[in-house]
Amino acid sequence: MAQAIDGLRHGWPIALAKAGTLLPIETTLAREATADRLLISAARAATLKLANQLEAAVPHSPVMIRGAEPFDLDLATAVADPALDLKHPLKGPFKAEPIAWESDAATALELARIAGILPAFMVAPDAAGEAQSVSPDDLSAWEDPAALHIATRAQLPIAAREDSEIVVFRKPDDMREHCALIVGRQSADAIPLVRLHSECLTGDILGSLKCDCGPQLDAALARMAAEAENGGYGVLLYMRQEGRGIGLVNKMRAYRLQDQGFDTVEANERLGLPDESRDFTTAARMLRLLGIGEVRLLTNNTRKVAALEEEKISIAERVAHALPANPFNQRYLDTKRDRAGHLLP
Ligand SMILES: Nc1nc2c(ncn2[C@@H]2O[C@H](COP(=O)(O)OP(=O)(O)OP(=O)(O)O)[C@@H](O)[C@H]2O)c(=O)[nH]1
Ligand SMILES: [Zn+2]
Repeated sequence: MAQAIDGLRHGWPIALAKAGTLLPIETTLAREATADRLLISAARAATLKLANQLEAAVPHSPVMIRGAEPFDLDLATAVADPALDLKHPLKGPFKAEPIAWESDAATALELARIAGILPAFMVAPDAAGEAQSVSPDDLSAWEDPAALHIATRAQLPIAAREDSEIVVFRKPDDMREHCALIVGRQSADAIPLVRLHSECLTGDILGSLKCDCGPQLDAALARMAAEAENGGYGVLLYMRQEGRGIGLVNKMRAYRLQDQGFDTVEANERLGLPDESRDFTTAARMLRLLGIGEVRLLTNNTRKVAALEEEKISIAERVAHALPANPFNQRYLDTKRDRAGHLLP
């Protein structure tokens, strides 16, 4: 799995038992490759008016398309990348074809998401180079949070609270290192105030006004420090799942689409990516490894509450975590409330 993910970022093909060789259109090094068929997502196919309604109902499910002529890389790229839609109207005609290897196809699209590239492949291209074999079972094994363990921990005085500690987690096959920040002294007598915070480079580090992540992070640490002041403690789980799991490059592609008028959910759909692809079972595993089974969860997102409960973490209380809007994130917050079920004013 690790090699397949890495390979896709490098532009190397993958091979699945029934699907055969699949070449990642965005990154491929085989610039001369051509193929009769492409594998894309239903949402992308719907944008190109190629998916039937049933397929389009699950936006990131796989769809295979065939053109009148074989696809070269220019044409395949125009199909794959919605950024080119305005300046590169597609030639066509293309038609959707049934896929006899649905689970391989879904695995390939999921691998593209994990690698942070566009979910689009040439199917059985004529020239591809050596492919990395991978299977749906490899993906399930890779996703299993049981392999996550504590790699190390250290005292980390932070501005909000000096007696804080950082715990860093690792999984053998995964380069992403999640961490937990324990604010104040952990004790069995208190139910901690816990925040699951997903990485947002633009909001957390650069002070982006397009989302609420930066202010939420600061406010969470301040609230945890106040807990610690009163004998309790807080735990911030910093999850390396940028852009709700689509990665920084694809999140910025989504931002470009948002500038064209699409909301945050529609933008992900146009890219052929799920609007929510985070894995909250990993967060539950981190809490367990810290010896925490009950939490007061700081969130507006009911999916986080449900996901932790599903993993048998008790939620003693959901603590609302809404922060003032600004002109740049108002629409994003409205969309979270109206389309993603967040409990926001
Ligand atoms: N794909 C995508 N991701 C975004 C966008 N804006 C912010 N994000 C990501 O959304 C995630 C927000 O994570 P959280 O604040 O932990 O969670 P939440 O679902 O907003 O729920 P709360 O706990 O109520 O804050 C981060 O990974 C951001 O990078 C966007 O427009 N598109
Ligand atoms: Zn953000």
